[in-house]
Amino acid sequence: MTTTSAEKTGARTDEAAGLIAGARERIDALDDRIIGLVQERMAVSAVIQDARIASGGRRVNLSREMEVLSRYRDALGKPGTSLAMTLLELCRGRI
Ligand SMILES: O=C(O)C(=O)C[C@]1(C(=O)O)C=C[C@@H](O)C=C1
Repeated sequence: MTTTSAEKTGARTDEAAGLIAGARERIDALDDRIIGLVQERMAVSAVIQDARIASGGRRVNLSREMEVLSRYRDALGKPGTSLAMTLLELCRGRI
């Protein structure tokens, strides 16, 4: 097995190194899609916030944020809540 494969993947066999390299390509592709979806979410969220502010309302709507947090917690457990909080911060800034 080449030193480079071992260093890059942490694997101890060529078979494992090949599997890891392939799976990492899939993860990179998934991460690209996730980042794209987050950016799309930010744009849609901005449309909502701008409309609410233009109508005289506030940027933040806490009852809706509770629904978003619950959805992520129900699907992903406690770390889902943290993920949703990070998404909300990306979408409406810090409060
Ligand atoms: O759904 C809304 O009313 C939004 O403004 C979108 C959004 C979100 O990104 O999910 C952003 C800010 C609000 O505090 C609540 C939710």
